Amino acid sequence: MTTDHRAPSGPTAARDELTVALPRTEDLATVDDARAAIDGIDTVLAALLERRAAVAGVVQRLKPVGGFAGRDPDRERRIVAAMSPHAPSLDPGHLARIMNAVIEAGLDAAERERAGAGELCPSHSECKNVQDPAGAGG
Ligand SMILES: C=C(O[C@@H]1C=C(C(=O)O)C=C[C@H]1O)C(=O)O
Repeated sequence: MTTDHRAPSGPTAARDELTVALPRTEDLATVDDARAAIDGIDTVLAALLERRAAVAGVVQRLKPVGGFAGRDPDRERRIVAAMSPHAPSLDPGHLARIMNAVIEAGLDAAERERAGAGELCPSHSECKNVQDPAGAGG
C-alpha cells in the first residue's frame, strides 16, 4: 500500500476499479499535507458518488415506479443504519441528511437522464428538469 496523499494523482481509478490509500491523520503535519489528503479523498468520493448515482439509476429503471415518485423511505433508513457503524464520529442524524442529499442527487440525475431520453418524468412536481415545450426557457 502506498502512502501518496497527493491529489488527484494519489487515488487511481481504473475503468471499474478504484484503489486508494487512506491517509492516516498521524502522518499529516501541516495544513498543506492535510488539504492534499482531503483533495485525494474528495476525488475518490466524487468517483463513488458518480458510480452510486449510475447504479441507483439502474434501480429507477427496474422499479415499477422510479424516480422521486418511487422513493422508499424504509430502504433509505436501512441504508443509513448500515452505514452509521462505519462512520462512528458522525452523528447519525447528520449522516442521514448527507445520505438524503446523495440519494436526491442520484434521483435527480436519473430523472434528467430520463427526460433527456424523451420519457415523461413520473412526478412533474418533483422533477427538476421539466422541459419547456415552447423552448422559451426560463
Ligand atoms: C435506489 C432506489 O431508489 C431510491 C433511491 C435510493 C438510493 O439512492 O439508495 C434508495 C431508495 C429509494 O428512495 C431503491 O429503491 O433501492
